[in-house]
Amino acid sequence: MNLIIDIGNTIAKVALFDGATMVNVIYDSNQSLDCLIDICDEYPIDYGIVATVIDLNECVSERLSKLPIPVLYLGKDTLLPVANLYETPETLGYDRMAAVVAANEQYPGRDILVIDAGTCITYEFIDSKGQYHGGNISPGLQMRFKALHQFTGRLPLVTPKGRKLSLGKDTDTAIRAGVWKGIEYEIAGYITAMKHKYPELLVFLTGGDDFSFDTNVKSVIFADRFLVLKGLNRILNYNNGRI
Ligand SMILES: Nc1ncnc2c1ncn2[C@@H]1O[C@H](COP(=O)(O)OP(=O)(O)O)[C@@H](O)[C@H]1O
Ligand SMILES: CC(C)(COP(=O)(O)O)[C@@H](O)C(=O)NCCC(=O)O
Ligand SMILES: [K+]
Repeated sequence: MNLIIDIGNTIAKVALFDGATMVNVIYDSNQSLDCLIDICDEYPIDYGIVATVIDLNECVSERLSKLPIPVLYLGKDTLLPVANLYETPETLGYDRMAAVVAANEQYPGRDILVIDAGTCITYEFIDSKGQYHGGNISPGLQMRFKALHQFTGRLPLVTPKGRKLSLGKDTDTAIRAGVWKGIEYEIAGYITAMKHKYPELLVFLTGGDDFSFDTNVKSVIFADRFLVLKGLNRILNYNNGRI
């Protein structure tokens, strides 16, 4: 079995794969990764892979180093099943690469836009030849609410859940609508612009924040919460024997 560890800015995701099948997923603190303590006693794990977008603290580093299996740390020197055209592979967040690797596995030979809505929202493009071109980084859902509160004198910290209007009628609904509509129009805008250039474009939506919009582009979107974990599993299998 493969142990897959995706350490994000908000939360760590730990998954177990038997071949291509995900048999379990655990959401854990990115500051402690407590679930690693017993995981190798619970599952017959052969190999592991770690992708992180944060610097690991001592506790997490020690837990990872104690794993009794070979562990691949995903980075610029890792062999990938797709071509990486990012100009600074040493600064790339490899959760971004993992997401396109999974989308490309499901639809090889297609042009694909992957939207990953986590701490940040990232927009990634992989073409029909399996070349990752890079993509864009924008603020995530929670970050937008926090920013409006933190960088103003009078705006409260509003939560995503609550009364949703298309035009705000008070401060709370104005902020909530502003954030939700901003993301909705942003996503719709990317899809429209990219479909212009790549008419056969497929769109994947992943990440912790599920968006269910009533947009006319909804029908072309594949929602897959575990795209990054699946991509990491593919990368680990691709590197088997090289760890
Ligand atoms: N169990 C959960 N724990 C934390 N965040 C969650 C959970 N379920 C959904 N979320 C939402 O998912 C977001 C984190 O998404 P994720 O893609 O895991 O982020 P990252 O990879 O940046 O850590 C949070 O901002 C939150 O809104
Ligand atoms: C863009 C990100 C912050 C997204 O992180 P996430 O929202 O998944 O926690 C992360 O992939 C990152 O730190 N990237 C480094 C910069 C780059 O990819 O070029
Ligand atoms: K993200």
